[in-house]
Amino acid sequence: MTFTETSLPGSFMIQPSPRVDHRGWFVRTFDKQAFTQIGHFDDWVQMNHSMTQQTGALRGLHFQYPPYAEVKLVRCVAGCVFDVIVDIRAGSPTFLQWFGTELSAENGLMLYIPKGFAHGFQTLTSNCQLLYCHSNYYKPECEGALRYNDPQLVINWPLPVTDLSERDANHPLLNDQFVGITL
Ligand SMILES: Cc1cn([C@H]2C[C@H](O)[C@@H](COP(=O)(O)OP(=O)(O)O[C@H]3O[C@@H](C)C(=O)[C@@H](O)[C@H]3O)O2)c(=O)[nH]c1=O
Repeated sequence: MTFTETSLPGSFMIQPSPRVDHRGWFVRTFDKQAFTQIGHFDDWVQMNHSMTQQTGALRGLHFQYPPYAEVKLVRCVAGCVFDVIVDIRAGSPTFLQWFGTELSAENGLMLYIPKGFAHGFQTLTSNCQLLYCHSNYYKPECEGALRYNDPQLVINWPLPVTDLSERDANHPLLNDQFVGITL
């Protein structure tokens, strides 16, 4: 697998290397030893899988506050999504900058999202499925979120938004009080 750091230090695009034969392919999507080269030493404690029906639907931008801040490894296993992360690490030189990339079942790319990032995605096809590994447990009391269309972020979502949860539509906008997460 090949690790490429994004414009937001600590986050990586990961291109697994499928072994192809007459039957199809086999691919390793996580290797504890290989991941140490990007500074990953946590264990995964949860795996989640979501399906999103409509093209243009959006989920995010979500994170958890310490002590439940978490690393996520995201992979699209059906369809294609525009996946976005936002750096919310207090004092980071790239604080509140975002990075986006297409993840699809076809390109097989994965995104490694360290602690201190918000994450969301917009579907570019119908019936998209995402698989996540998480380094921490789901703690609703520790959930935080940014508004997908926050004017301070100016995220270039590729499509008009066709579906959004009520919760995601109503996250508070950023203000001077938000100084990010101290890990
Ligand atoms: C995230 C999560 C949700 N749930 C429940 C809460 C709710 O009833 C239902 C759907 O939750 P949500 O609306 O938060 O699902 P969703 O909007 O898909 O949340 C996900 O969004 C993307 C962008 C992420 O980065 C993920 O980590 C996760 O936050 O599932 C869990 O039981 N465990 C979990 O880990």
